[in-house]
Order: sequence, then C-alpha cells, then structure tokens
Amino acid sequence: MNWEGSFFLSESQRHDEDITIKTDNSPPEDNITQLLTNNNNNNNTLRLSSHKKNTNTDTCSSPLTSILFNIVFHPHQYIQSHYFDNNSTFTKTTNNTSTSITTTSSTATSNNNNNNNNNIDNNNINYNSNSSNSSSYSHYIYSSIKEGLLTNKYLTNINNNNHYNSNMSSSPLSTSSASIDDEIENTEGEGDHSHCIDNNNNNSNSHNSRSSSHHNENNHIVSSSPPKHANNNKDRPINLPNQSSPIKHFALDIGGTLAKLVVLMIVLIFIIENKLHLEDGKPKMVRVTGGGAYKYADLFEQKLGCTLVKEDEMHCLIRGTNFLLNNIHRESYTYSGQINQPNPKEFVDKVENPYPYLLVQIGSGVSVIRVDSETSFQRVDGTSLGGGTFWGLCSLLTGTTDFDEMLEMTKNGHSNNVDLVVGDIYGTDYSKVGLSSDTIASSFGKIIYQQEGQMQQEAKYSREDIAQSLLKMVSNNIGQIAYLNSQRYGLNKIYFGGFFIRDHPNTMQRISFAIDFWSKGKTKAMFLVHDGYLGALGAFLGPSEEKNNEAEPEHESWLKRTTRELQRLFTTSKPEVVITNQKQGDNNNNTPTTSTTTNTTNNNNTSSSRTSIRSSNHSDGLEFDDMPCSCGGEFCEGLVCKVVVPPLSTHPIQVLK
Ligand SMILES: Nc1ncnc2c1ncn2[C@@H]1O[C@H](COP(=O)(O)OP(=O)(O)OP(=O)(O)O)[C@@H](O)[C@H]1O
Ligand SMILES: CC(C)(CO)[C@@H](O)C(=O)NCCC(=O)O
Repeated sequence: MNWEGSFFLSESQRHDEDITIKTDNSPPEDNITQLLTNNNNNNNTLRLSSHKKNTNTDTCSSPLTSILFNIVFHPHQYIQSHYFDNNSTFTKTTNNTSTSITTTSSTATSNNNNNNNNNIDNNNINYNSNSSNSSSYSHYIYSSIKEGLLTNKYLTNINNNNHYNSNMSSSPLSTSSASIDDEIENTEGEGDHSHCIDNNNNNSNSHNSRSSSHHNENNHIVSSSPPKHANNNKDRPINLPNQSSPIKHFALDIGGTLAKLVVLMIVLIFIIENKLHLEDGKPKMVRVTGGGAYKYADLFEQKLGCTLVKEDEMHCLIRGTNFLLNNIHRESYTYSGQINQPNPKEFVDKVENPYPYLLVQIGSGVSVIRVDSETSFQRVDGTSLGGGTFWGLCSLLTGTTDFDEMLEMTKNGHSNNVDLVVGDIYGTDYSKVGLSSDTIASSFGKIIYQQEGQMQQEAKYSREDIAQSLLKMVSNNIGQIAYLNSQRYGLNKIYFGGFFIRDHPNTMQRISFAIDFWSKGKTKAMFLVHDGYLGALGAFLGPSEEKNNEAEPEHESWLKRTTRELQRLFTTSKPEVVITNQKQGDNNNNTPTTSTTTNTTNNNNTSSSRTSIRSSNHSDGLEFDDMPCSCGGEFCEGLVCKVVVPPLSTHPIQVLK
C-alpha cells in the first residue's frame, strides 16, 4: 500500500471549526459504541455545534477537529476529485433566493425559515441524496468542516436518513481570503454569496491552477483552487507535494481531553461511510497516536476492522516538531512578555539547526522533552498541572465550561484581587531577593482575607479575576518548570507546544514573562505556529510500517518517497539547489556533563550531511505571504520549496531511557 497524502494546516480554521457533539447524556465512549452499533437506527441523532458558545455540560468539545480532518482526510484533491467531481448539486435557498453549487450527483435543498436567526432550528437544509457514492451527509459535513462553515452558527442536526438540518450557508469552497467569521457574516442573510466549484482535479502538479478563479455564467465565483488564506502568517497552509491519489493515510491524535473522542466519532462515521478503511475491499491501516490510540484500539479494530498502527505519542510530538522547525519558514516565534505590546510576535525565518532544544508540550498534562537531534530525545520531566488543570479549575470556579470563554474572561480580570502579591505582604518591594511589589507571592492567597472581611479596601473578586489568576498560576508554573529543565540540560531553546497555547495572547505573554523572569532575560520562550498539531503531524509523517509488503519494501518509506518526490519536483522546476553543510546547534557546548543519557545515534552524520534545497525564487528575508510560487507545489508560497531534506537514514527515532 502506498502511504501518500498531504496535509493542510490553516490557522484561520483552527478557531472556527471546533465542534461539539452531543448525543443524549451518555459518556463519549458509549456514544461511539452506540453510534457504531445503531448505525442504521433513525433515532440515533447527533447534534453538532461549536464548542465555543456551548455551555452545556453534556457536550464534549473538539479542538482538534479541523486539523485532524485536514490531516487525515484533507487533501483538497480528494475533496474535489472524489466529492465534487461526482456530479452533485447543492441548492440552498436563502431569503427566497436560490443559489447553487453545481456538480452532478446529489441534491441538497435548503428551506430557510428565518435566516437572520442563528438558532439552528430555524434553518433547515434537507439533504436529498441520490448518489450511492458521494452523497452521504458525512461528505457534506466534512467538506463544510474543512471549509470552516460548520461553526457555532451552523448547528447541525443529523440522523441516518441523511436528513440534514442546518443553517449552513455558502458553499464548501470559496476563494475568499477573509476569515471564516467574515465569510459567515458575508453569507448570512444573503443568497448570492455561494461560490461554485469547478471540477479541476488539483493534483500536485497543477500549480497553474493555483488561486485562479473566475465568474461563471451565473456570476458565481468559480474556483479551481482551494480557498486562499488571509494575509497572515498563521493562515498559511502547509502542503506536501506528494498527493496524487485519494487518501490512504490516516493519522489521529486522541489525547487526554474529551475533544479527541468527538473527533474520533466523526472520523469513524466518515471512515465507515466512505469505506476509507478498506482498500480493494480489504482492511487497511490507520495511524493513531495519543492515549486514545491505546484506549480505543479495540473499538477501532472491532468496528472498522482495520489495522491500527499505534504511534508513540512522544515520538510523534518530536517528529512533528522537528518537521515544522526544519521545513517551515517562520514557524517559530517569540512573544513579548510585556503586556499590550503593539507587535508582540517576532518570527524566526528559519531555524537552521534547532538541536538541542527543549519541547514543553502543554496538553491536558505537560510533558517536558529534551530533543538532542533529529533522532534522539528523552522525556525528562512532566507536570500534572497543565491545560486540563486550567480548564477544570476554571470551570469549577467560574461555572463556564467553554475554554474560549474562559480565555476571554482572563482579558478583563484583575488577578491582584485574588492573588496575594509581594506588596500585600511587605507593603513594598522585597528588592533584596529581587522581588518587586507586584510579583505574585501566593496565587489565590488573597481570597481567604477577602472572605474573612479583611482587606476591605480591596475590590471583591470576579469570575474574570479568577480566570486570570488561574491562567497566571498554571502558565507561571509551567514556565518555571521549563526554565529549570533548560538549566538542568544547558539548553537555551525552549519551544512550547500543545493545544493549551493555541495562539492565545494572554497565555503566551504569561509564559514568556515567566521564562524572562526566571532566566533574568537570558532565555526566550519560543512558540510554534502549529502548536496544537505536533502529535497529529508526527503520526502522519510516521515511517511506513509495512515492512513485509513486497510492493512497499522497507527502504521505501513514505518519508523517503516524499523526499524523493520533493527532489524530483524541485529538479523539474529547475530550482537553484544549494547543498549546505549545516553547523551543529549553537548551544551544543552547553550540554552539561551531568546528562544522564547516552545518545546511541550518530548525530554528526545527521546534522552535517543535510541537503538544503532552495528554489531560486525565494531568498531569505522575502515575505512569503500569499505569493505564488513557481516551484510547482500547490499552496507553496515558498514554504514547501524551503524544504530541508532529512537524511535518508533507516534508523527509527530512538527514545533514550
Ligand atoms: N477549545 C478548547 N476546548 C478544550 N480545551 C482547549 C480548547 N482550546 C485549548 N484547550 C486546551 O487544550 C488542552 C488540551 O490540549 P491537547 O489537545 O494538546 O492535549 P491532549 O492531547 O488532549 O492531552 P494529553 O497530551 O495530556 O493527552 C485542554 O486541556 C485545554 O487546556
Ligand atoms: C500522560 C500524558 C503524557 C498524556 O498525553 C500527559 O498528559 C502528561 O505528560 N501528563 C503529565 C504527567 C506527569 O506528571 O509527568
């Protein structure tokens, strides 16, 4: 079997595609089972909504939905060739105006009762399927999710009759570069904003079709390319140029939050309906990482009948991070620790040799991983006070369950109303030991005074104060642990990943502040544009496990073939090929002699023999946003062609014990 695929990480989708699924009040595991068992039961209704505005405690939110869908199924070629190329027509009636997306095999009709109201029940789309292949609701859901249209405003009520209630508007594809929210706004209440899609099959060589769009006879925008992304560094897609066939490559990161279960549910429906788990009628493999890879292995195998390839979570995190750092221009950045800086982010154009570095992965819990080279790492520390702690405590103390709402609250709080600061104790600075009067002496330490009627001069605390104090508490603590570990191993690069960060200014500001504070300004916290997707990415990039397959010999791993394809691609588009012998990381000498591990891989080979391929049309320092790239890689914009080819080694990544 070929492991081929591409992925597409779009920051603009990240915040808007999060989905919540609620099925009765059953716990998620039961829902999954129920869903699979009662697949033909019309009463089995799933309700989807964004986690954002949903405060219902029976729901589970899904922060990773968009990326998992993108990574697992995204490839645009797939959507276009497999879905829209199958002759389907979607018609949406909005305020008595009918708009359509024309392909040819199925029909969806929208009966709009009250389009100005975002309540789901006021808008219906009856999705009438007349195609056995591509008319399933999951196709529609998937394409809508992928294009960011299934947000909180597009609450969906689905049952297995393929009757589909939604106020979903617009087409699944659009050439708009506006944010999803803008797009929603533009489409609401107006019937003629839907876009049409033509059937160009975007394979990896179809760079000429990139960003091209025109109006068809109905004056709808006809696009032969995926949506353009806002002129924002974060919105850049990442696309591997090895996508030539429908997806055979799945990767799921099923972590400690409920969210991943929701992803799992949707993914399962999608996989089953489209028989993506079968190849030539036989079960195929699905790559899964995170704790859920183990916890739900049986379920996957029983219900889908496919072989699960369990990828180790830490391996995946490191593989994903290394890939991003080595290949993606302006992936990492620092964030100012000062509040209200006008341009707090400073991007690093390219990390020439990131090793050694410390990765602090903040998910439900926190893992601290020392990465010595592309092939060696060690999980050196961890703390249970992580993203789950903030989420859980904040929920207990403020009554909201919505993560984004919590973060919103942190913006308007005054944590000094609940935190005891040095000034509260000393009345001034404690400068002798370097503590300014506004340094937090005790998180939540002021509450008890307030409750006992002391410190009456202080304002009473609000939910916002609590949320801000909690964020500071968790972030400071993680920052401190990160700093101590960086000192322990003599590392001056600390990268923070995980969905806890998710580009939230307050979170990054606090972590940066903590690192600044503890290192006395010597070390900077580094963040990653694709922070929440390291594990999923790593699983996707995992080596081919089909060692016994004759058609796919071991040395022909997916990574190697991708690399080869890249080389071929760049060679045919006549790039300037620059071979560089890269330097060792600049802080190798800092590695202390107290290190307890032995690196059994040949790091020298790994780092010195790298070949860097550059397309001549991109030089360092050039702005890449939204620029067409002549390398031929779709969406490249200078990202793909800046690829540093990893060594064609056969060693697996080694975990040092
Ligand atoms: N919309 C959201 N809903 C829920 N949690 C969110 C959301 N956005 C960010 N988070 C934070 O992300 C954390 C989960 O992060 P992530 O998905 O990286 O970890 P995980 O894989 O579930 O956990 P672990 O790695 O510990 O198994 C949550 O605990 C929460 O703090
Ligand atoms: C258990 C994992 C690795 C699951 O992702 C993560 O939640 C974690 O690192 N928790 C912290 C565990 C510790 O105290 O080291």
